[in-house]
Amino acid sequence: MAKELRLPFKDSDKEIELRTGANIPWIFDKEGELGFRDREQAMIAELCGCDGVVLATGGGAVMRDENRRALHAGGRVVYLHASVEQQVGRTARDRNRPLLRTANPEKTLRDLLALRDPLYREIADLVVETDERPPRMVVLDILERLQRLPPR
Ligand SMILES: Nc1ncnc2c1ncn2[C@@H]1O[C@H](COP(=O)(O)OP(=O)(O)OP(=O)(O)O)[C@@H](O)[C@H]1O
Ligand SMILES: O=C(O)C1=C[C@@H](O)[C@@H](O)[C@H](O)C1
Repeated sequence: MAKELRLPFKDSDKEIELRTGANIPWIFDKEGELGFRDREQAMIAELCGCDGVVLATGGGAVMRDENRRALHAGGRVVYLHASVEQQVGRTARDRNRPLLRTANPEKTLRDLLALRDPLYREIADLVVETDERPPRMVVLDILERLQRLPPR
């Protein structure tokens, strides 16, 4: 998306890691999820204040009202939907997701999606299906649909 739009790309997880000099599992270990969420909220507030960037947030950012408000006010919001089945496949070999270190990651993903899906939809200007669609196709779909959105 960012390449197509010739805009800088920021990922809030990566920015938190750069700023703290620690990776996300380490932050969860030392400060707990609450510590990570506070860092995430501060980073999202900062990044939402930037003009002309494509921002990817961590999947849990939407749980805080302050983040939802900052994202909605900061620009267009695109919800990249993926089914639980796809999420299981995409995260299976990812060791960097502390919330998925559970006995049943599929159930965890299902429970998280049930909580989060309505919140993603609450702030999304666009909901885009990503199951069985390569990133390139998802990007073209988003670009086309962004152009057709009425001004806010
Ligand atoms: N449309 C897609 N089709 C197939 N695989 C995909 C697609 N989009 C992303 N993936 C893969 O899914 C995995 C997770 O994607 P990514 O790291 O971008 O997640 P994320 O959106 O940053 O997650 P989070 O929001 O929780 O940080 C990666 O291996 C990525 O290549
Ligand atoms: O879904 C989540 O809650 C998370 C997703 C990742 O992007 C990281 O922000 C962190 O692992 C938490």
